[in-house]
Amino acid sequence: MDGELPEPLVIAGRSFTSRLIVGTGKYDSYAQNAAAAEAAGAEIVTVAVRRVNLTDKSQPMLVDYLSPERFTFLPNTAGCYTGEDAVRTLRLAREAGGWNLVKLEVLSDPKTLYPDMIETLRALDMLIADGFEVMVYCSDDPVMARRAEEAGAAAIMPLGAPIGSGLGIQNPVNIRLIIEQAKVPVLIDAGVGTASDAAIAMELGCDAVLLNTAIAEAGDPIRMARAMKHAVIAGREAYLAGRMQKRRYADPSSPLAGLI
Ligand SMILES: CC(=O)[C@@H](O)[C@H](O)COP(=O)(O)O
Repeated sequence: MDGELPEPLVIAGRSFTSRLIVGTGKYDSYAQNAAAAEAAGAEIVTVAVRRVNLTDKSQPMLVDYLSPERFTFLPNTAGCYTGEDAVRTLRLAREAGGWNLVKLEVLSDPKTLYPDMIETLRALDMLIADGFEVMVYCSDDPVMARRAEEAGAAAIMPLGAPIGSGLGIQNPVNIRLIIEQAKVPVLIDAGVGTASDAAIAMELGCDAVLLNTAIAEAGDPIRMARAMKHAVIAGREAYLAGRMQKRRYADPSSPLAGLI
């Protein structure tokens, strides 16, 4: 069972085997990006439609390296700071590629790239009314996550830490609260720095992990992509297996009962 999990990840009625979504930014080349996405075993790749070349055939194009037949493209609104901007960007993406399943992120400021949840929820309403299926990048606030779900989000994606920070999961207590209440998939999106962060997200009960920088900026991106794939699988398996109870004191590994 290499790279395969027993039960699929279902988002907006679509089934996926892999629980790791990877990005398409910050790589040295599209070729390296494609090799990393393969090594990660990813089936979904996020695409910053404002930054990635999807239409200019005179320049290298993402689709020449990452085939839309092999990967589900998840257009995102990276770089958008207002609801209107985000909605416009995703409408253009839908016109260009027919993509209806999208990632909404509306940012508050360039220093933190923290989600502006008021603008996010406003944009979400507009997108749902327009027939989009929306995966929502959100703060790790259970109230905001619930609002996004109530508004019709197809998945809730709280940040583990600021985008590109690699700080790991900063607020596991809130992430667990978000998971407990959610009826749609919960994905950690942003802030993963290394494989153990991805495993922790999955052990908390997240349905999947979305990351970019940890692979793209690793010394060896392909090897890190492989590590992330295994970490997500290991974390999911550990979550499903059920963690042992922690004890304050030692408990011998070889039981003493029946000893002569
Ligand atoms: C790729 C993408 O959608 C990013 O906006 C995402 O939030 C990833 O963040 P990291 O680069 O911190 O993994």
